[in-house]
Amino acid sequence: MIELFNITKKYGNKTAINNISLFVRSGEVLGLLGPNGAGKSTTMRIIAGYLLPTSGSVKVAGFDVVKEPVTAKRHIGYLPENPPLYKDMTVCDYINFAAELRGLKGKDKAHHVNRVIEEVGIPDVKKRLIGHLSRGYRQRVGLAQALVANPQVLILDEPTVGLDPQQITEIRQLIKELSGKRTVILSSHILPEVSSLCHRVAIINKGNLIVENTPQNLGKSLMGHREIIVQIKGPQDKIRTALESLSGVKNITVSKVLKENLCEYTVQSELDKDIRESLFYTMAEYNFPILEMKSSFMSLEEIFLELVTEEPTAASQREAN
Ligand SMILES: Nc1ncnc2c1ncn2[C@@H]1O[C@H](COP(=O)(O)OP(=O)(O)OP(=O)(O)O)[C@@H](O)[C@H]1O
Repeated sequence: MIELFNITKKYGNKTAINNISLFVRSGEVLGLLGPNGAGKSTTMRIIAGYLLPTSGSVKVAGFDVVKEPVTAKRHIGYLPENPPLYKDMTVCDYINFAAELRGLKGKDKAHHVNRVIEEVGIPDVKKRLIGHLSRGYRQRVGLAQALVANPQVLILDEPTVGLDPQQITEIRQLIKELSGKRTVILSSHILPEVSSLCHRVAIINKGNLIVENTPQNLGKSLMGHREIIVQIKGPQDKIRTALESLSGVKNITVSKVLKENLCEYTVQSELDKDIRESLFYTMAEYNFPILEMKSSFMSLEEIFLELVTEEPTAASQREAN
């Protein structure tokens, strides 16, 4: 649904995005994660057709955003980081205006305006001036203008920036509801936001795409092994021997002693070996009850730090000392 082929964007001599290729399938939510200045907004603007790439091409719903901008943009709803809201207009007038800009007229326009007002939850404030609304409601109005022509693709640049915690929760919930029917790409520098909303994550840093995968797979591949945390009742030494007998197990540590004869074990195994079933049957054979078992992944925060934090150079260390 969204296809980026080798996109590079230069501002003068500065390369803001360097040869990025990305694919977002229909119905998928992709999170673009990166620190300030990574190139997130530039990427979003290029996909939305608001900025031309220096090289490379972008397709949305099969249409080239540079060569067929009008058709491509019919499929795109874009919420910029600072949506241009006219504070002296009422919500209703503004959304009607946004609908007209997208070529909607007459009954069709009225239908879409009413639909989107319901969809983003703003019927109660539709007669109010935008300037009198809270930031959370203004963001909903921004979403409404992006959605008024019922696009298949939604591009959201830092959709929760500047909102208070309550508003953040509400807007995230709204994005979840909206994303069910659409393909969404959203940018954020907030890790829990990306992991809670997105199927896949693309981490960019200094204009380069560092990695792209599901949050779970990113964790697995970076850890270099699988990890299971399991609470087992029984004598520690015998449990350890039983765990060691499982094929693929690389390392066992007792991570917590919960009671006498009840410990939590962290069991590392080879990346391609899922030992959960054999662990279960082995413990059942020995009569050691498993009280809890879960897979452990690297948190997105750990992944992010691992990928975007650079090793300090000798020069920067000397400077710090
Ligand atoms: N119009 C411009 N002219 C020159 N340089 C620019 C321009 N817009 C962005 N840049 C530079 O390009 C790089 C990427 O900027 P971009 O706004 O895409 O990053 P970002 O990841 O969205 O950051 P933030 O989270 O701070 O918005 C930055 O170094 C920025 O200073």
